[in-house]
Amino acid sequence: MNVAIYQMDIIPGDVKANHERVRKWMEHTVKNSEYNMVVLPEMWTTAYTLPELHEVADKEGEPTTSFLQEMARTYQVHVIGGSFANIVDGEAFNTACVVNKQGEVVYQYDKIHLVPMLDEPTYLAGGRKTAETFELDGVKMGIIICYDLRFPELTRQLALEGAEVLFIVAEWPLARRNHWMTLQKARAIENQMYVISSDRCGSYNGTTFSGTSMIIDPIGDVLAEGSIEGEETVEAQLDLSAVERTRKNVPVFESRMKGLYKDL
Ligand SMILES: NC(=O)CCC(=O)C(=O)O
Repeated sequence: MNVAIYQMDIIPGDVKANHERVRKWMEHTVKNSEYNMVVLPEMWTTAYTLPELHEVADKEGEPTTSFLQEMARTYQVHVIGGSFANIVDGEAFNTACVVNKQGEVVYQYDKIHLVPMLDEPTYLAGGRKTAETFELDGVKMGIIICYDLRFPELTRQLALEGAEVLFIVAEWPLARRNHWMTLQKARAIENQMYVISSDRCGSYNGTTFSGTSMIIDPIGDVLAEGSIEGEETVEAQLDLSAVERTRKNVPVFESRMKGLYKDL
């Protein structure tokens, strides 16, 4: 499985212009490549233009869902479509969307942990359903959004449901880059799964973001890592047999003491 992450900068509040940036990247980087899967960051259509979201965001998933479907079909890749601001019944959600290479939406998830440090709870509604696994090419995977990374129980739940790959889409501030990198490695190691993250780069409204999109294998080794500054493609090839091998060598899931944990 060959993965390419688009560590992109985002034009604030301009959905059309950001679609065009992604289209250009697909045309230059993904067309005629060996990639099976591409990954975009969090809120990549608007950035955190929170006070304007009701004017600029998608309505009922459009136009971004159709755009992602077009990209998947045209370039014959699975698209982990990051997340985008999405108004449904008057409420704005931070919605992740996964489209397979046939152009079918296989999974959607509204971010459940809204981040107080970026003022999300003032402007967005939290998702009302927990994250679930989805399948691409017969492999179970999960996706979480940025601040969700701080809640290990969410990723553990996905791993217990069989996820072998975790995607994290983010706009993670540079000020907490140490947390970003350490928590991703922890999630990979404790759940013995691949972790693939796409974080935006650049700055908006006084916040500079971390970049540092990562691909980490199930023993916690970093296979690829983006820089802090600047747009780039971060890529790696995944050997999915490493998940089973790792879980056999260090049988964490068999050693769990299910009856001895409190339901916190
Ligand atoms: N976009 C986010 O959820 C940012 C999360 C963050 O800043 C943090 O967890 O720290």
